[in-house]
Amino acid sequence: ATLSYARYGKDNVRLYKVQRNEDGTQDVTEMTVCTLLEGDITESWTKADNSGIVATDTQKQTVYIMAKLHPVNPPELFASILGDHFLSTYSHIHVAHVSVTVHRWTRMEVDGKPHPHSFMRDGVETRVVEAVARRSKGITIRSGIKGLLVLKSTGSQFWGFHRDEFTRLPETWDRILSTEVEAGWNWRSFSALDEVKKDVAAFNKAWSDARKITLETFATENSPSVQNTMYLMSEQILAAVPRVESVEYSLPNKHYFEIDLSWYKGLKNTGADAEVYAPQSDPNGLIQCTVTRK
Ligand SMILES: O=c1[nH]c(=O)c2nn[nH]c2[nH]1
Repeated sequence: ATLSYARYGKDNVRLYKVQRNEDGTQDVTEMTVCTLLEGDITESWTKADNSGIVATDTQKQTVYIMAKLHPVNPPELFASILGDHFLSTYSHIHVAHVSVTVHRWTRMEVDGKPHPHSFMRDGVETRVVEAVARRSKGITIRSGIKGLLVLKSTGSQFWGFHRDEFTRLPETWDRILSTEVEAGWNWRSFSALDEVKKDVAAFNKAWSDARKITLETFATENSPSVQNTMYLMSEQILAAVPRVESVEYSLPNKHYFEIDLSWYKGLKNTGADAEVYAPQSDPNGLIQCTVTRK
């Protein structure tokens, strides 16, 4: 038998880091990290030879040490530092996959002023990064947003789609649109950690641009379909971030069904009279795309 795929590491390594600033304010970062290594370690699978294994616990300890010794923000930099560390420390490791999920701690406002050290979890939305460091091949980075729940009560249409004997869905020029945004953008690969450090300012700008573009396009577009709206978002992100080579979206269409209440004294609650709807947990539409530069 042949080992055709082999990588191992520690998943769900959670860490929190506080930054105590000169002006008395404090900043916090909470993230979940996964490291997965590849290299000349197939004999730990095939021959029970553990001599080449950098234990997953060692990988976990390394994450904590690197978080103490280096910046954890932007997450793209921290993930690249970790990936670079594993390759430069272990000559028999040739690929390091590092994913980082940053959880939201948004600074509280108290009496109209940002509070120096109090934060709130305003949503399950996360900022995500996947970095892959390959020996003498540089570092590829994919950044993204996950779990950003949005809804609009109108300004969404869906008509003109193919109809045949299997089609029941009525056309609509006014519907609820709700989705949970999963967006990603792939950076042109970095030759080494130094190049990531040089471009470090681009990462936070890209994330805030992508988030703003997503929210504002979702809100302002009178969407003819999920497909078209996500394409418009992607085009704008490519225009805003020169170093990004492609943008990906995966958007579930979380349906809200009208409820016919006419059985109750002829109560009108469908079409233009619809006010009470049944949110559907499943099934959901799922619309995905990757958009690259011309
Ligand atoms: O925006 C939409 N795209 C679709 O492909 C689809 N199919 N059913 N409803 C839909 N809404």
